[in-house]
Amino acid sequence: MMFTQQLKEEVEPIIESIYNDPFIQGMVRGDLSKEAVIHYLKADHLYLNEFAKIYSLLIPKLDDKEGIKFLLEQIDFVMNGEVTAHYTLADYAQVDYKTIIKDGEWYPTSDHYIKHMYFNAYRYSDAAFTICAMAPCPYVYQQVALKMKERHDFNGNPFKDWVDFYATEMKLLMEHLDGWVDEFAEHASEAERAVLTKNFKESCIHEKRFFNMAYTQETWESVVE
Ligand SMILES: Cc1ncc(CN)c(N)n1
Repeated sequence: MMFTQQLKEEVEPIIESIYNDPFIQGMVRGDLSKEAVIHYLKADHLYLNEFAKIYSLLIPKLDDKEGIKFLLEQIDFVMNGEVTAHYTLADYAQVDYKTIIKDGEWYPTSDHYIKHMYFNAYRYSDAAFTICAMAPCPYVYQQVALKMKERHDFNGNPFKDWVDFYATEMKLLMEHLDGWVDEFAEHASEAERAVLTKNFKESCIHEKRFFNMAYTQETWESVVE
């Protein structure tokens, strides 16, 4: 079995639990609180900006021209393409998107997640370590969206476009990310493979916490209350 396939099987229970968490279930019912959506957008706008910058840190770690070109396209996609999914959420919240993101915020959970990725980008010279920390970003959303679509009819649901976007748009990216990780894993030591696994799993857990952060309206003050 390919290394990334093994990783994906190991995190399946985490993804199922994200699907069952209140943020996603609120989307399934179409009654997620507008406050949760706004909180999510404030954090996610900043998260995606940093995510794009982390792609740029991978460029010096790659040798193949095609790979570098793909990363540059992904920077554009994160900065300009994924905003489509954000607009769907802002429309639901009935607040102007630019107004929401004007005061974006780093909450404890989103702050921790992004620093997990930066740490790996600066700590390890091979891109695979950072990619394992980044891959749950597209992978978790793709899998959650596929579960949503398989289990429910989204016609008439205000989140339909969000679900369709993540169910379809992550495929090519996952193929590239899996390819890089599998290639490195083939000749990696046991200790290195353990770090790759840990990074991937931790980011899946960060994804779960990110949705819950928005649902519970987390702030720096609320975590010490
Ligand atoms: C936190 C987070 N994780 C994943 C995605 C989907 N790229 C996102 N927009 N935000």
